[in-house]
Amino acid sequence: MHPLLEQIEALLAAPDHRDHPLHAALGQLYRLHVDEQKRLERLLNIADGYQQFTQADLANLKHQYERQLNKERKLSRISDRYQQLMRERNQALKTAATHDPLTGLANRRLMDERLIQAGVDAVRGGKPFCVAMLDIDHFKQINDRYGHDGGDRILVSLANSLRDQMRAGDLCGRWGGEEFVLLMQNTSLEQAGQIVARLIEYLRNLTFAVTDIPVSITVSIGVTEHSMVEAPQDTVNRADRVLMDAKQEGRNSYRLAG
Ligand SMILES: Nc1nc2c(ncn2[C@@H]2O[C@H](COP(=O)(O)OP(=O)(O)OP(=O)(O)O)[C@@H](O)[C@H]2O)c(=O)[nH]1
Repeated sequence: MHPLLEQIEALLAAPDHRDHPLHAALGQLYRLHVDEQKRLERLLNIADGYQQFTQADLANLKHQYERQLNKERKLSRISDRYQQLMRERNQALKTAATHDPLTGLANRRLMDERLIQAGVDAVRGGKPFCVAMLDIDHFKQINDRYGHDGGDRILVSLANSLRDQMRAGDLCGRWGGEEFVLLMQNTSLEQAGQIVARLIEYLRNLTFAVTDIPVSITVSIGVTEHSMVEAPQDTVNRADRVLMDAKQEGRNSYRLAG
């Protein structure tokens, strides 16, 4: 106890001062002080308890917040991976819709689109383009001799050779079966003739590895130039007709249609 309070208590208890005019007032003041002191202590106790409670609450909230944050980070990582997967799926679907699965070349659908576009560009820019239809000679015999898988291997190797041999800007697609289409933009019939002549010569000297057997093939090609007044499909049909001529006239050669 504070010394002053001890002194006041002693004064209030002393019989000598009981009749003093300030005795009653001092007594009241003393009790008032003691009450206030107790009230203050109670309040301090409550405040301490509240502070402890708040700290515990805060720690709990922080823990919950971190858990939530971790969950969201995890979700965001999953969502990134999912989006990446969807992008890859979309790309794969797009490629599957426009490319031949065996050779990876443009398929007929994409070639049709490119031919239509080439027709529009030719009319707009006044630049000619040529179409060549290429067909492997006696491919049925190759399949019969080396099996369907062997035939497939030759189709893939031929597609790679065509890709390598064509100029940048030319487009090569698989039209179906053992038939390929070449789109040569800004190219006259004369230039196209030179290109396919070189190609036939190149393929004639090439051997394809089917298992461990080197196999040679020959091809026949029909080439024609697009005319401004026709639809690209008519150009393709004409190239196909002269391809048939090349086949009938002995194969392993090309024919031009003006
Ligand atoms: N391995 C394989 N063979 C195919 C594929 N598509 C078509 N063929 C085969 O290609 C052959 C084409 O035969 P034909 O149309 O008679 O023509 P060809 O034997 O090449 O004879 P010409 O064209 O007259 O020189 C058939 O035996 C088809 O089965 C393919 O994706 N893979």
